[in-house]
Amino acid sequence: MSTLSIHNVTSDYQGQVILKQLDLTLQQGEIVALLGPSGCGKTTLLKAIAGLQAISEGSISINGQVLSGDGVFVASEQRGVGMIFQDYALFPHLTVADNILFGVKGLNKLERQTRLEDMLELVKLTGLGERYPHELSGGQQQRVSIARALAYEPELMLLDEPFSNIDAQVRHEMMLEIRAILKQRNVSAVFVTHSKDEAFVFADQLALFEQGRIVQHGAAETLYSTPNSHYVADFLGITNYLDVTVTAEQQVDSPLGIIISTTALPHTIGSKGKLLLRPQQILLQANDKGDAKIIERRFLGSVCHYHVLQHEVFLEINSPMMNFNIGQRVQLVIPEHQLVVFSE
Ligand SMILES: Nc1ncnc2c1ncn2[C@@H]1O[C@H](COP(=O)(O)OP(=O)(O)OP(=O)(O)O)[C@@H](O)[C@H]1O
Repeated sequence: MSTLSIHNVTSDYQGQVILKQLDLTLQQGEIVALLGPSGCGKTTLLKAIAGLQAISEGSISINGQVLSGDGVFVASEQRGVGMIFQDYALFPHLTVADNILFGVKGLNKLERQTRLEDMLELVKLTGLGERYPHELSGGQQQRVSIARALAYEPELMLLDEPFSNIDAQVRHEMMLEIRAILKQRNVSAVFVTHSKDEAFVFADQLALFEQGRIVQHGAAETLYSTPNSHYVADFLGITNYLDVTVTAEQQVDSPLGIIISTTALPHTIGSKGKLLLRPQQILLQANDKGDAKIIERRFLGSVCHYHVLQHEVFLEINSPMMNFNIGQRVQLVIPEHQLVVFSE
């Protein structure tokens, strides 16, 4: 049974429709990132799941039990969801221990102590239970907020941009740590972010939003390599588009010559479209008589990012080969892969 099921959910603020007929399911232990630009409705959906925002159509269920919709509205505190926000929201006048145990009910003294020690160990803060929030680093405070959210054993964890206030250097490590904690406990999670890089690191699945709708949902690799629109393609990374004509079931003709697809194209022969090429899908070969020329070069550490011009076609290419110089002539090669062509 799926943990979270969102079916045909619509929600509005004073008559302005914000979420439009959303569908989303999340399996036990799975982490989904709600990804999209500012104002597209990510936080509104998170609040609707938490019971902090009403829905006007559809339903939200956890483990088959309807929480919102069909005339039902279960109060936020009875939904079994944990929440972690950007600003940690710790109580400054309570110790770490009291913060963590704040929402835990129905345990005796010994059980509470055991729960606390488990949580402190899980978030690697053993021995710091008597400190106050101001005596901890930002990263440690965020870990207290995670321990607090996990302490009452939620079915589902909701995270709203929890890493935005964390220093870039520790952010990556912290994302992996929290992901490992959720996976270890088999807790499902919904994670709001506007950063594709955070979504790639933290989530199993992406749900990409555009103006209150989920336009594509699936594994990060699937959305990156086979996006269903320009919008999804552009949001997830640098894109090049070539004008092409489909000349066979697995072949297109382009300004760079014939390009072969490893899978059948869903287009009629003779139709025109735009071929999507990611910067690493174009290979550079040194060739004094090549048709293309390097016009810009940026060193990025593990790869070089080149701007290349072939006749009138401008391309952005990432290559592990660092030794091409501005002005140098090169040959472009596009190895066979699953081609994505958007119809015109
Ligand atoms: N309390 C509110 N009253 C009226 N409109 C609101 C309210 N909260 C949000 N909105 C509007 O709803 C839309 C979606 O907001 P939401 O916060 O869900 O977006 P978001 O994708 O999470 O954006 P961000 O990444 O900036 O947090 C926006 O147009 C916003 O102005």
